[in-house]
Amino acid sequence: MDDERRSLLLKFSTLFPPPPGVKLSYGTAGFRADASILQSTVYRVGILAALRSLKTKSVIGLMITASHNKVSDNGVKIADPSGGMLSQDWEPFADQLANAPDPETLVSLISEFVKKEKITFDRAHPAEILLGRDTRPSGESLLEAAKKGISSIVGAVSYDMGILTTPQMHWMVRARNKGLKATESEYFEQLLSSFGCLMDLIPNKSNINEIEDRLIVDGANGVGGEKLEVIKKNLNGLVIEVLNSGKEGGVLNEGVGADFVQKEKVVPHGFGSNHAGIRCASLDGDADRLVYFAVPPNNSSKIDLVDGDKILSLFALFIKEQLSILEGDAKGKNNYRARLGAVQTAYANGASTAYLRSLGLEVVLAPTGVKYLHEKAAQYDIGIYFEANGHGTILFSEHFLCWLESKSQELSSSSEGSELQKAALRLSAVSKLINQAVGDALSGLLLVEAILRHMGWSIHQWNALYEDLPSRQLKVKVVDRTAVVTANAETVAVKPPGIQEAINVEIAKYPHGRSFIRPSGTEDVIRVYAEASTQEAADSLANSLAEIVDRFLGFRSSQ
Ligand SMILES: CC(=O)N[C@H]1[C@@H](OP(=O)(O)O)O[C@H](CO)[C@@H](O)[C@@H]1O
Ligand SMILES: [Mg+2]
Repeated sequence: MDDERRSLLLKFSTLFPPPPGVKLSYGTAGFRADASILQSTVYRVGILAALRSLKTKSVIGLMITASHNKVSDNGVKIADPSGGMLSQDWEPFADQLANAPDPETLVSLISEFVKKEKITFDRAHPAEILLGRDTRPSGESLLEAAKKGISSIVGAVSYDMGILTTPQMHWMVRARNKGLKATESEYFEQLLSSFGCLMDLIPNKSNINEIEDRLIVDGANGVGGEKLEVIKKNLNGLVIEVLNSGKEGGVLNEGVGADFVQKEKVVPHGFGSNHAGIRCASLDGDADRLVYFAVPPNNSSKIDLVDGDKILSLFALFIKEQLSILEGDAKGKNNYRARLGAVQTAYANGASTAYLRSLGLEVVLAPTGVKYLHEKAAQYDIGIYFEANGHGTILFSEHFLCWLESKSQELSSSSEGSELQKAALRLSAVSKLINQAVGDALSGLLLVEAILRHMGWSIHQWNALYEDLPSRQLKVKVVDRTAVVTANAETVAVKPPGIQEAINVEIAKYPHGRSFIRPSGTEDVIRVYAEASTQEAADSLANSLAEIVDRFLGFRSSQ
C-alpha cells in the first residue's frame, strides 16, 4: 500500500476508536451488539467491504441490521458477489479488523492482508458497495460510519440504497453482479410478475374461492411491514392486511415478529380472537424469516404454529408434483430426472424429516446457520433449505434452469404439451419468485399463498401434513461454551470427553427420544434440544441434558 493510502486510512481510523474491552466476532449474523458500541465496527466493516470488492472485482453489499434482536441493538454484515454471505475464509480477517486496538495496528493489518491476498488498486475498477439498513433509529449514523470506512480506501464508491429488508440487499448485489437491473422497483416487479404467473396457472380456479383470500401479516414493527404495504397494492387474488407495520407506534420486535411467535408460540401484539380461523403470518425485524400461524377460536393466547419445517414441506410437495408431471412426458425427447433435495438442521422437528423422506426426498442435515444450509442446497438441481425458525429458500441450479428452458421450448411446439408446459412454467415462475440469494420472507410468503391456492388448502389443511413431535429447547449458561465441540451436523458432542456417552444414556430412556447440545453462535450459552413422544418426556429429557451440561461444564445459571 502506498503512502497516500496509508495516511488516508490512518486519518479516518483515528475518528473511530474501538470501545475499550469489547471483543466482537463475525458470526452467522455478522457483527451484532448494542448499537452504542458499533461505530468503530461498522466503520471497519466499510473498509472490509471495499477490500472484498477489490479482491472479487465485483459489487459487494453492506447491510446494517440486528434482525429479530431488540431495537437498541444493531449489527452489520456483508453480502458477497453471489448475493450470499461473506466467504468464510474472510471471517478471521473481519474479526482481526474489528478488534484491532488502535489505528496503527489496524493499518498494518490491512496492509499485510492486502499483500497476502494480492489485492490490487486499479483506478479504472474502483471498489463498489451497496449500502442498506433496516428501520432501527441507530441505522442512520451507523451508515455514515460505513460510508467513512469505504471512503478510507482511495477511489472506493458507495451507493446508499436506503431502508431495505436484508433479502432485498442480497438480491440487489446478486442482480448487479449478473449485469441485471437491480433497483427496488425491479425487485418488486419480479416478485409481482412471478406471483401473477403462478396464480394464472392454478388448475382449478374454484379452489381459490373455497379458501380465505385474506392474510393478516405481523410486520414485527419493522422494514418488512413497510415493504409489504407497497407490494399488497398490486396483488390480484390476495388481500393482505398488515398489523404491526411500525406506523402504529409499536416497538420493533417487542412482543411481535417471527422470532417471538416461533419461540413463545403465542399471538403477537395486535392479534386476538377476532383473527381466529384466518391465516396469519409473521415476519422478523429484517424480513428474512417467515412463519405462519392460526389463532384458535377459544380465546387462548396459544397459537397453532406453522413453522419453517412446514413451509419447507409445502414447497417440497409442490415442486415434487411439478417435477413428476414433467417426468411423466412419455413422448418427450429431452427428459431429465432432476435431483431434488431438502436441507434442514438438527432443530428440524423429526416428524418433518420423516414426512419429507416419505415423499421420496433426499434429506440432509447441516450445522445451524444459513450459510451452511445454503452451501448444501446448492449441490442439488433444486435444493430447498429451511431452519425451523423460518429462514430458508429454494435454490435452482443453472444447469436445471437451462434444461427447463429447453424443455419449455420443446413443449411449446407440441400440441399435447399443455399440462407439461404448465408444470414447466410453474417451476420457472418459482425460480423467479423465490430469492436465489438468501431466505426472503416476502417472496416466501407470496409462494406459500400461491401454493395454498393451487392446492385449495386452508392453513389447517396445510398444518395437518404431519403432526410435530413434542419438543423442548433450553439454554444453559456455562463458564466457557467453546468447551463443547460437535460433529455430524451438531448431532454429536465430541468434547468434553464422556459427555455424549452420558447424553446417550438419557436418550435411551425415552421412546422416540432425540436430543443434542451445541454452543450457540449468537449468544453466550449452550443450547439443549430434546424431542420425545410426549411433551412431559421432551421436557424431562431436555432437563436431564441441561443437568449433564452443568455437571461437565460448570454451572452458572440456567433458564
Ligand atoms: C436454534 C436457533 O434458532 N438458532 C438460531 C440462532 O443461532 P444460534 O447459533 O443457535 O444462536 O441465530 C441464528 C442467526 O439468526 C439462526 O440462524 C439460528 O437458527
Ligand atoms: Mg432476520
